[in-house]
Amino acid sequence: MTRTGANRSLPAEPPDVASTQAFRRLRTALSLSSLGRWLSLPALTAVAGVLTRGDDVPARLRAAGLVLALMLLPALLLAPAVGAAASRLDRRLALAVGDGVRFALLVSVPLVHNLVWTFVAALLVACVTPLWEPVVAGSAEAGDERAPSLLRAAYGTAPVAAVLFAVLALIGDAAFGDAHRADLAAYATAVVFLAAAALTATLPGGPADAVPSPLKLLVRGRDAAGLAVAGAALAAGAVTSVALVYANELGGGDAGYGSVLAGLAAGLVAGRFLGPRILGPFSRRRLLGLAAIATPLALLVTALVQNLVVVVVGAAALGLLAGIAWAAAAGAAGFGYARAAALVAALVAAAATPALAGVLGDRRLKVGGASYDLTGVHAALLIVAVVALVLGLAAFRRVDDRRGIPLGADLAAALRGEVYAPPVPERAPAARTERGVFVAFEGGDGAGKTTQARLAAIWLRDHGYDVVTTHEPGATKTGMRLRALLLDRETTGLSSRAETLLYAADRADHAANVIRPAMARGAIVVTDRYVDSSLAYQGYGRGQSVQEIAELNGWATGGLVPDLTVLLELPPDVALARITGTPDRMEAESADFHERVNAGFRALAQADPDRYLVLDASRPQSELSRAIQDRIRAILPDPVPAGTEDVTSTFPAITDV
Ligand SMILES: Nc1ncnc2c1ncn2[C@@H]1O[C@H](COP(=O)(O)OP(=O)(O)OP(=O)(O)O)[C@@H](O)[C@H]1O
Ligand SMILES: Cc1cn([C@H]2C[C@H](O)[C@@H](COP(=O)(O)O)O2)c(=O)[nH]c1=O
Repeated sequence: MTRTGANRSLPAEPPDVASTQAFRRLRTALSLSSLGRWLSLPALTAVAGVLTRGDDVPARLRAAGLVLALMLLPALLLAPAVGAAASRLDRRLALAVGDGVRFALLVSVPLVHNLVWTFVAALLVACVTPLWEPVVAGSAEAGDERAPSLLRAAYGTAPVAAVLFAVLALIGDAAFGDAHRADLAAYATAVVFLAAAALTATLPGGPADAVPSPLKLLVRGRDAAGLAVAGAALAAGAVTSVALVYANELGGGDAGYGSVLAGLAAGLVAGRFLGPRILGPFSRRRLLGLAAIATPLALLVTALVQNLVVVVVGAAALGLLAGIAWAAAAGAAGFGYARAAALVAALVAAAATPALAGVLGDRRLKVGGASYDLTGVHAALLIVAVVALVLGLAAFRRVDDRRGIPLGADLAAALRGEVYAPPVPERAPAARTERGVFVAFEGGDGAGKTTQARLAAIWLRDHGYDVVTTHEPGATKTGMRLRALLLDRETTGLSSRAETLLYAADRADHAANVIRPAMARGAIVVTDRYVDSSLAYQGYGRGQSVQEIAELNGWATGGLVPDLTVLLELPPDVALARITGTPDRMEAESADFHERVNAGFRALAQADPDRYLVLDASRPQSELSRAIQDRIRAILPDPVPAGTEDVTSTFPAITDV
């Protein structure tokens, strides 16, 4: 993922008092500038609405849609050019001048009172937005700890702006009459930009940063998460583009338009910042797919029920779901990528929905005895909802990483704060002909398996046993090649089924060439991972059928099941923090994935308690070794009581039986 210079420069400052104060000033300046940015959309749309108030509905729709499209366009197409031009300037100067120019533009719009100038001003106002991009998107991409605070400043102001606009529209209508009812909102927006410029001028200087091209991010990122967020953004963009005319048709006036935007923006912000937290451990990708399907359904309600209150509530629900989709997509595929996909879709919606509404026109439908007025706006929203629904359904199939796991049970478990683990299939071990003992160590990455497997082997060898230590994947020549393939991060796009088969192929080779021969001669085999890793990672983690993976591996190993499986349990964040070096392909999986893997191991252990020794892997290594030794001792063919060992300091070797 592209990281801009700002990602590194701004957040990396030491958290001393001076930089904390500078950061607060920057955040306040960003809040003001964002407030102006969000306020300028309804303000300029409302001016365009006033200037086209004598025209027919299609012309009014086109004007409102064009303002929205012009305000989205620069962020998508002109961002790198604006960034490059600004990089020759000082950052403080570029931002302060930018907001100063926006002040002048917003003052000029009511004074000039001309539709074409309103469009030009909308485009120029939006051209300044990319200057703030490295501060907001850059911090989010870099995972900077201050990013949530900056994101809240940038997007949390959207509902405030919409409510403020609704109030200004009410006052403007009462005080200035029909021809100038939108002027007050434009002047108020200008004042906000002036305040932002004044505050920005006090920020520390420094070189302005490059702005990554959203289109490049989109092409490079290519992930089904983009499709999901695009469907949701299409629905949100469609409502926004027709909201002014729609609210006026429903008798709400400009204040009604402000209320629809306030509902939408409040929902978006709530969904973006709170949504994923509500369902805690629920898979983010599954959540993304669900939100992508539910958002167009909210649009359907908004389009069908012709009542302003329902439209405001519908817009809020739509915003909430779209916000959840955005947050989940940003988590899955990166902030810049999700934002670029949303921008493209919103731009398409802004251009297409008003045009479609104009072409379709109003008609009266007769269903039985009842009649229903289907305006062009309703028909266009319905068509967009259907298109977005198709995108959502297609995206769900691709992003869902819990396929085969029932949705209801998965949701119910998430509401209880748990990860749903499907029931473990019965596995009857095949009759064994080998004489040795087979011990497996299992657990998440970094839990301490290798360490404990090694200590157990040393202890057993110290006592005279023939011990073979081994591991998966990669214990054989072929296995080493498979391991390289499986864990290399360059291995992209590997399907889950292929992954399962490759691990099973490694295991078949491992069982046939290492484990079984060693056991045939009576050795104790200690393996670092075995079948349960596939059940946990590919089954519970990837969401494939645990039953089918158990059957596949039963076939691959000839039904060879360990005599004892030691499960080392540790929360993934703690376990992964123990690992040094670059994470491999599996370690680099999401936190959700590792949570599901851990839940899977737990479910496997609960289903077969006699075979498992489950240990809290946060305990000291020596304590864990002792507990493991006690349990291994009990399954050795000729066990002796621990007390005997303590007295004699010796341990009998296994002899041929
Ligand atoms: N009980 C423990 N407490 C603290 N640190 C531990 C403990 N056991 C192992 N470690 C440390 O954690 C790191 C990971 O341990 P280890 O390699 O044994 O884990 P692992 O489960 O085999 O990891 P992987 O799945 O990546 O192979 C090592 O640096 C090790 O020294
Ligand atoms: C056997 C097996 C392993 N995995 C995963 C688990 C780990 O992330 C890696 C192996 O790395 P390690 O450092 O050797 O522990 O592969 C899996 O997904 N499925 C399996 O069957």
